[in-house]
Amino acid sequence: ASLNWRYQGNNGPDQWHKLYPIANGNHQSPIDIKTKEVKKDPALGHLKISWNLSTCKEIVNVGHSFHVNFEDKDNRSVVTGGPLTGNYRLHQFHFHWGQADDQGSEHTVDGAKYASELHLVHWNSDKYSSFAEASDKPDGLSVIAVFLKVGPPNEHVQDIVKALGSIKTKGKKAPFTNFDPSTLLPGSLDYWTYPGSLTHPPLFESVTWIIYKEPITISSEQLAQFRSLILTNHRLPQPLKGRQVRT
Ligand SMILES: NS(=O)(=O)/N=C1/NCCO1
Ligand SMILES: [Zn+2]
Repeated sequence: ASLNWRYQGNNGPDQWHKLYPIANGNHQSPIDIKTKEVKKDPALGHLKISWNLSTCKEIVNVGHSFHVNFEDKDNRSVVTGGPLTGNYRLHQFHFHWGQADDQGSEHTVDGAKYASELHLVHWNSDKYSSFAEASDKPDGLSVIAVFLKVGPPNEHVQDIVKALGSIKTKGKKAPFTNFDPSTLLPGSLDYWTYPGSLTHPPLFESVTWIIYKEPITISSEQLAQFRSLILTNHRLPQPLKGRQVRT
């Protein structure tokens, strides 16, 4: 059911627990990453990313955000390694942003907010047969997050911004093909990882978060184009409840 939760006003984040009690759970996301408390784990290897641009399919206005959806009927676009066991298949990516450039990311670093945050959503295709089946399992999902700071226009984000004109209203979709999401990754592949949740309803605690330390850039004008679709769509940091962030 497309239950009516929102980011502002009456059904905003502080009310989500009424329909989704897990909102007050012990593994909620996002979190504030306190870098002094992060634990170095030598067992954590590099992430192995092999995304195939042939799997990029369409861009959709989902009301509270826009998604770039990927064909995920085979293992053409997968991530493995790092904290992950087995293959996780790329399902979609989307962004979060705020109503002004001084906020908008979901995760924060020592209390600092970035202007936006990219989420590349993957599901465990070794154990489950679809995103939907994997979405509420503890080892079901992995989301790769990249921070965006305000700076020069990002030529790859511009390809996405140009497509927003054709999905101005909720439910609208348009073809969006041959986009390579690896153009949105930073130079350094250092990351933080911790066990968490989806950051909006249904808020399932099924996500292995992998957050790159180095941000990429986005311009103020490109952010304004995001806002022309949806004003703001970021949840504030949630209690860590004893979880360990590793690097
Ligand atoms: N912001 S998030 O945690 O990636 N949330 C979702 N929900 C569906 C897919 O990703
Ligand atoms: Zn997200």
